[in-house]
Amino acid sequence: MNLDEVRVKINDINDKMLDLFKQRMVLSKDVADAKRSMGKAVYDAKREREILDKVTIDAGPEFDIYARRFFENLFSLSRTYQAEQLFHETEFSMAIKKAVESSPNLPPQRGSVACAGEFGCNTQIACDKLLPFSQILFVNDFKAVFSAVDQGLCQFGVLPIENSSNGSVKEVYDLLDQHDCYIVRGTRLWISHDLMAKKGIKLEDIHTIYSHPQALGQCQIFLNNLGANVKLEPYSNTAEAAKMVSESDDPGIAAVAPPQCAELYTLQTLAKNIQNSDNNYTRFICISKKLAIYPGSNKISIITSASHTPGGLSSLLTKFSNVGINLTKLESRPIQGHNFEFLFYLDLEASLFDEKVTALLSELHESQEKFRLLGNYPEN
Ligand SMILES: C=C(O[C@@H]1C=C(C(=O)O)C=C[C@H]1O)C(=O)O
Repeated sequence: MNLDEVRVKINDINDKMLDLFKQRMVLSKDVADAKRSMGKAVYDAKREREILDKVTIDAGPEFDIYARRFFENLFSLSRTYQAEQLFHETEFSMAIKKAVESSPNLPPQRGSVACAGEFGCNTQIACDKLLPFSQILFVNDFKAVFSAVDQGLCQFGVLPIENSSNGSVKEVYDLLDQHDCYIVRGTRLWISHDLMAKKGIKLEDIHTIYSHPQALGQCQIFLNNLGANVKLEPYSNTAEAAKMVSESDDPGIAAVAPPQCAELYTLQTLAKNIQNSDNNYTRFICISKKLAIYPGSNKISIITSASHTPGGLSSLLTKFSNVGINLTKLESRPIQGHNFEFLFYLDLEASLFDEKVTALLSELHESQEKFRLLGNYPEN
């Protein structure tokens, strides 16, 4: 048989399979209706297992794995369709509806906000962009930001979550799981770093440079070129390092900090834009104790578990591709007290104003061992 002849046969099979697929989906809807009247869940693990075991044997050794995977994918599509058909008000969907209805049309511009750091740090710039008329409370670390929001000391908290060259801020991911807070806004900032010291000091006079480890990491090439005689010391925050340099009696120390810190702390800039790459962006999130979903919310963040079996993560991801949702982030963090078991953090390009998305997340909320909506928010 030549290529054209084989393709004619394949096309013929495709037509038959499509027809059978449609018939199967219609029956799947009938099953969904029956389940609705019986108050049963969509997923029936026993039934799926029976079919999988049967097709594995019937397919024979040459195709058994392929046949099994083929049916697993078919079940996933069938379940997505059933969940859509069965969609009904759940505790989860009602909480979403309530959040949408009670959120104002525009995100807030003012409020009290907790930020980790000191005046002039990048988080403050992010905060000014997100909430231009807010009152900022500077606290010591990320944990204190979550505590301030959790305990109602501040309405909001602004935190870095991911950098384009240094990756995820893992501590913030873990804190998101540990606290009952929601992401209500997001923004992206271009980050640049300058080297600054006391006035009248030259680059050759510097023996130690202080900054946050993320900033030292982002400027590694420039800093390493200064030679082995210059020590690099981690500090709690970039702006705090600049402040410390200005208050210190030691003239031979410098800080890597955002450009505005030179003026704020009466320092002089010894070198500008010393970051390894100009493609240096950080994503910041704004957290709140209350779930708020503003119109134009285009990003969803969730935490979920996947079954610890072959294909567990893949079947979770298939649920999103089944309804055409693009994933912009997948982060895994170890579950404390479990050996090599992970929680997955996902960012989705989607909105809970779309009923299909609410149906899918409601289904995940019911079917996954762990599921938490972190927020549906605008990011710009
Ligand atoms: C169709 C059903 O619902 C789900 C989908 C299945 C399928 O597509 O074959 C099987 C079991 C269920 O998880 C059913 O229960 O029969």
